[in-house]
Amino acid sequence: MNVFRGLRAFFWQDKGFLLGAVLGLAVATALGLGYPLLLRVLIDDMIVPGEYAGLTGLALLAVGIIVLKACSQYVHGFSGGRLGNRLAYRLRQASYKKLQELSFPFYDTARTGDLMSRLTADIEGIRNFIGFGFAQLLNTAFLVLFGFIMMATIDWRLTLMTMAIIPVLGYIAVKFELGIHPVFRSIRAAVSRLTVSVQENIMGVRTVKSFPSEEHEMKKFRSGNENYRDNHLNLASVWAKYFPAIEFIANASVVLLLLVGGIMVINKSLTLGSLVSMNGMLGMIVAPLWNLGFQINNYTQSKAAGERLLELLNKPIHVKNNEHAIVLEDKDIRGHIRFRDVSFRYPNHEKQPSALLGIDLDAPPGSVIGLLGGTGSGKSTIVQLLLRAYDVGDGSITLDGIDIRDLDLATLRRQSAIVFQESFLFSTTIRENIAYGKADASDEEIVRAAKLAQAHDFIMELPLGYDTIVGERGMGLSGGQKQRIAIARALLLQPRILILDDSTSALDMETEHVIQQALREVMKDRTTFIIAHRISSLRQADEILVMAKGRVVQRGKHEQLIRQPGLYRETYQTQYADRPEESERERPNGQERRVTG
Ligand SMILES: Nc1ncnc2c1ncn2[C@@H]1O[C@H](COP(=O)(O)OP(=O)(O)OP(=O)(O)O)[C@@H](O)[C@H]1O
Repeated sequence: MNVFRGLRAFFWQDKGFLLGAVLGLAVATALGLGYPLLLRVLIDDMIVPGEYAGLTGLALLAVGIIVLKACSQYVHGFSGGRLGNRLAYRLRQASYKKLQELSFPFYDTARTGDLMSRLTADIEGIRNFIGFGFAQLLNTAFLVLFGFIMMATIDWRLTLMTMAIIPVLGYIAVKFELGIHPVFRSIRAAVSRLTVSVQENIMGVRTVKSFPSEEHEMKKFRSGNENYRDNHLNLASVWAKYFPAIEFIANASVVLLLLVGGIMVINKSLTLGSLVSMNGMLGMIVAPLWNLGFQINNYTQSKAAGERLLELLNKPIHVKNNEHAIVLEDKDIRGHIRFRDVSFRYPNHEKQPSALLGIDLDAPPGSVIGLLGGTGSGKSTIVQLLLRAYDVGDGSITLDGIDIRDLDLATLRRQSAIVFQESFLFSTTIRENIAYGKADASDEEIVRAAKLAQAHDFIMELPLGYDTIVGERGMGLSGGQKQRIAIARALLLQPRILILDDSTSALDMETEHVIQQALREVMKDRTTFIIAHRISSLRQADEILVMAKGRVVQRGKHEQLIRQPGLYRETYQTQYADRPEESERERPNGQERRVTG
């Protein structure tokens, strides 16, 4: 029950509905037990003595019971429905909110399909049990209790004899619960693995088809599917043993009642009406006991679902505001970034070498910092730390002199806009995609940002212009077009700090150059970080950091760096190998020239 205690915050505020669901069912059950009593009166007091005077009254009483029972059932259904659905709504909201709060270390290892199944199937399992299953389980207990009391008032010895079977049924039910719980856990895990396979297959369909790996994917899916099937077969064999056992025992108690009760009626120590009435009551008690397995099944499923959901809801948030986080007005932020002796190792990757080691960097407002280096050298990590996707290991990062760990996260991130190499577009219009970080942006602002990002012209060529819906993950647009929309999205924010993480890689040099010219105007007095593999993207930077294995191995301006032996010059020479005249012109204090592709 710990799981349900953990979920209490989500349903306890609706305890009125919980009470309604439980009481409604309890009253309906108690009234249902009234029928056999009426039957007893009918047989013993009317049919046997031939006294039919009270028959109309009895019939009216039966109608009254039926009406009341129907009303109670309505209260149960209404309250259970309200309770379950309101609980499910709250759980969905809380889980989604948690997904917004969880930081990058969580998403580094999270699997989309698994999260999807927690937010859908698991919540459904909990809704079913807390809305209805719980009341039904309690109802079974009520039935046994009320039925026992009523039967005992008729003949307690016969009652004890027949009801002695109940503990045996309870024992089997508990054994069943213990056996079935791990099976359900495995089934849930298998469902989640299958969902992950399907989801990854759809997301990566281009890779799958172009390699062509359909057979391999089928093999992977088959093993997950087999695992799912085997778990269900396992479940079926637990069920198969349970049903005959429970049916045998339940029927044995009826046989015992008829045998002993029959003898008692013949001996006149029990009236016929009492035996019929007790038989009716026993039938009513035994019927839900057969279902006890289903109810326990419902309970275990929802317990397993609750465990998985609570696991998500209780996940630690690695990066969050500290208690006295400093909130700054946008206008008070200048955008002066400093890294002091920053080292960092990715969480959960303790065995890997540090991603960054002893990084120092000073980026005054308005400066452009370039980052160049081989793949995996730590460039993206620098900007991830700057946005506090992760907290630094050693050293510190400051914004306008304030350690970013002391800054309010929203203050920091609102003033920093990043464009990634892989641009993510939402399934909505281009207009909304550009205005993603600033929902109240005017059309003029959106168009201006798109023009600066060199996106306006191609957008106007689309059939619906800015109202064109870009499909899931922006399919239908080229990589360069998507990048330009992502750049426009960042520029619209007019951030103090702009980060371009290899975000012009899909553009031709001409377009890239035009965008950079535009950026220089927009980013005056703002701070820009440009990560690039192309020297042409960095030559205007105020300082270029050349990275290797998490360290800065060279730093300076383009003109200084091409004169020094080292990685930068090697990269430069490689990239301009087919244009010796370009590199020649660079060397002697010559005017810089843009290289167009
Ligand atoms: N989320 C992560 N979890 C664990 N390790 C990571 C993660 N992201 C990057 N790394 C590791 O950190 C190191 C630096 O990676 P980073 O992404 O900063 O390199 P990069 O210079 O930006 O590379 P690229 O040019 O290929 O984008 C690499 O060894 C990489 O494997």
